[in-house]
Amino acid sequence: MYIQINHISKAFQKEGQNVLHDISFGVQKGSLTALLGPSGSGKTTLLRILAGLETATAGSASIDGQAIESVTPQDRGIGFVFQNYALFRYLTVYQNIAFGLKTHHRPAAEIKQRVTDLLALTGLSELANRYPDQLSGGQKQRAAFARAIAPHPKVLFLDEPFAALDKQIRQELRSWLKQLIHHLGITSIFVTHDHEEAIETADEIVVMNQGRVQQIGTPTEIYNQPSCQFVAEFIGHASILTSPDLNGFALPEKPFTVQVRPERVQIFKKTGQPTDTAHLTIATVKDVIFRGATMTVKLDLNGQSLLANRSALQPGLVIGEQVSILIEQLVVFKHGTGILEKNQLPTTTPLKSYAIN
Ligand SMILES: Nc1ncnc2c1ncn2[C@@H]1O[C@H](COP(=O)(O)OP(=O)(O)OP(=O)(O)O)[C@@H](O)[C@H]1O
Repeated sequence: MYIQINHISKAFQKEGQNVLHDISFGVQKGSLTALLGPSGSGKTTLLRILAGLETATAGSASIDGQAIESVTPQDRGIGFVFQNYALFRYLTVYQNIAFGLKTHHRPAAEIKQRVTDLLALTGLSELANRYPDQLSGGQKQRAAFARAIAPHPKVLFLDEPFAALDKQIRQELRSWLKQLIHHLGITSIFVTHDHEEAIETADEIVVMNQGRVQQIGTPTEIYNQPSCQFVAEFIGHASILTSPDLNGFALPEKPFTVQVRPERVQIFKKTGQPTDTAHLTIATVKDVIFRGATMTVKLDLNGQSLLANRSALQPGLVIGEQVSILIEQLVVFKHGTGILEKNQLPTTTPLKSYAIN
């Protein structure tokens, strides 16, 4: 692994409580990894330890085979991008990007070429002579990115890089950054508390809570197969139900918990539709929220709330109406671990044939 973290723990004061507990994982060369977790889960502390800005109480880490403590911070080859841009206010975009190269005493011609290339790569050529105050948030963040990668760092660390931007710019910048990082092949770790951001951007996600790693996996794995209840509740929109009676599944003995994604719930109006009681469950419509192309339907299932997505093109639902629901799949939690279960529909009854109303 290009970045390897072995059993890192951290307490800020002597005999103080650990804010990181025995963290171990690896990051592959050229990949983009998200450290995802709620506020206070230890993401920034871990990133600062890797950058040499903080020391671990126990454990070790290496970048490209070199133990981080064996190299001085300025020789580690780390680029950093922060949430608040941290551009130098009294330097132009050009001078900001050139800054790291100058401190590395690179020849003037090389600096000029590199900055010109990076201005083009980040779409800032026209703005080279502007000062940070004369840029939009997205432009500032692109300049910060160019400045961080200018000295050819081995790794790039980004701490909440999109947090100060509004939603649309954030989304644009995410896919821009993802493409650019893959194009450049620079191994990167970014910190975020936004699950959508991690899912859309990262190759691999490390989910953290209270200083511990909860799950490591690709966005698809983390989304579809949460390994513990914390991940099930933290990642994406889902309903968490306690010991529900659901047809179509071999559920364990009560008590247990299930996580159901709203896109895995199909709703059938009962009129004219024979109810398959082996695989469908009865529920009551509590609310219908119009969201444009889709609707979010809040269902009551024996006193528990279940969310379902429904296309706005499907027949409307009335509040209080009884419906049949088909849950295609869910994750069952018993004794702390999660298991993905599919509805036991006979293979001769493809899901599509249910999806007609
Ligand atoms: N210098 C410090 N001294 C003492 N405690 C600290 C220090 N820095 C961080 N902490 C504590 O360590 C824990 C983890 O903080 P950290 O900033 O790493 O979390 P985070 O997941 O990055 O949170 P956020 O998303 O809010 O930035 C918190 O409880 C925080 O109060």
